Amino acid sequence: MNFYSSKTKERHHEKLKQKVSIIGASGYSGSELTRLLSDHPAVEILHLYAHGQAGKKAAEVYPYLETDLTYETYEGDLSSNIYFLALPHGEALKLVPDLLKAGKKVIDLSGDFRIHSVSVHEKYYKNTKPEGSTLQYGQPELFKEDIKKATAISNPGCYATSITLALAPILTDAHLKAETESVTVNALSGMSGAGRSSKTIHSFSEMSGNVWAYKIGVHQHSPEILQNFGLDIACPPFPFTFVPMVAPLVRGIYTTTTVKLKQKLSLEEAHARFRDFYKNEPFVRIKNEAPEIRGVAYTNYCDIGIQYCDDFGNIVIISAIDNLIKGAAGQAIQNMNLMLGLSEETALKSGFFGQ
Ligand SMILES: NC(=O)C1=CN([C@@H]2O[C@H](COP(=O)(O)OP(=O)(O)OC[C@H]3O[C@@H](n4cnc5c(N)ncnc54)[C@H](OP(=O)(O)O)[C@@H]3O)[C@@H](O)[C@H]2O)C=CC1
Ligand SMILES: CC(=O)N[C@@H](CCC(=O)OP(=O)(O)O)C(=O)O
Repeated sequence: MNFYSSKTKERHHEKLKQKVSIIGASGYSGSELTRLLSDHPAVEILHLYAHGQAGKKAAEVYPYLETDLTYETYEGDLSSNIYFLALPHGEALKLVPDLLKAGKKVIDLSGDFRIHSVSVHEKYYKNTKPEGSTLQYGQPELFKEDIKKATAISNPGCYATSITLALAPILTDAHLKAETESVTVNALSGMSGAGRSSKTIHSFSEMSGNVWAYKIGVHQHSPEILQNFGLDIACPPFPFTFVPMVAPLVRGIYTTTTVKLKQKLSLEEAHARFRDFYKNEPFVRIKNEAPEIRGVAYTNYCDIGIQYCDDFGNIVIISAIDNLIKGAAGQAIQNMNLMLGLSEETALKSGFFGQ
């Protein structure tokens, strides 16, 4: 027998929902968090915080958002259970300690809490931070059990996600890691990777028909990627060369990772290894063909294709993600789902644009 009217049930469910706020909600990652969390069955968004755009309605800035909320200035409110931070580097460091002291769950999308070594962080991010300021790193495919137990997460960088997932089936294997002679990565990023406030990168005349490489050898995701495999950028056991490039796409990261091993691995062996490694991962798809940006845009998937193995021990792995979803907001929600004991797929497998 049904003891509850559907209205009472609805109110009961509303009460059980996690109260969530987004700080930095008016940026590209923040707007994707808003869009995806608006459809999340276990979440109610209480506040959207912005900086320059405070005072505007979210749906005026991003007309596709289905929310009546107005962007506010964050002044220390603690009424939510969960805080997502999608702020420029350095800003989360100022807010996270107080949120944690108040017992809040935190998911930070910036680089502030990713790197364990303070000196490495300061070298690559060009800002200072106190010793010990790292949070559980939120790459679900590598650290799922730790994420489930965590109260605060440092969400991975976008390139770092794509490259870490391309390398994991090789570098988490002690034997293959010891056999690795070099890793060389070329990666194209869509322009939204630079954030909404970037001026040059969003100028049509600068970007149209153009591609450029930048931060070669000094990109902040290099130490993050090596750290994911227990390697220190100050003394890597093999050369790691990373060439990021920006391309005239709005969204997407497209990465080719070449691993040179001392031994030869056949294409069949490589495919079997990758398929086995990711067999229980809902958001990594191993493809027979080279992946494409349009296959992952607006989704939380990382598509991976192992395209070439030669007699010299080279393996070419191609991976593609949407930088704003698997590279930012989607992965952050995947982490929240794990922290809350929900299915990690909740709100991430439907409702996407263009699908
Ligand atoms: N874009 C991407 O693909 C990815 C980004 N990230 C990281 O996520 C974070 C957010 O990036 P993204 O969304 O691209 O950035 P955006 O530049 O698009 O947005 C930045 C947000 O922070 C707010 N903001 C800007 N300056 C300040 C300030 N001084 N104090 C408080 N709030 C401020 C902005 O508010 P307003 O607009 O109202 O001024 C906006 O809401 C960054 O740390 C980035 O590195 C991580 C992975 C991928
Ligand atoms: C195109 C572009 O400029 N991309 C940004 C990556 C942004 C990101 O995801 O990484 P962080 O969170 O570490 O900033 C860059 O290369 O710095």
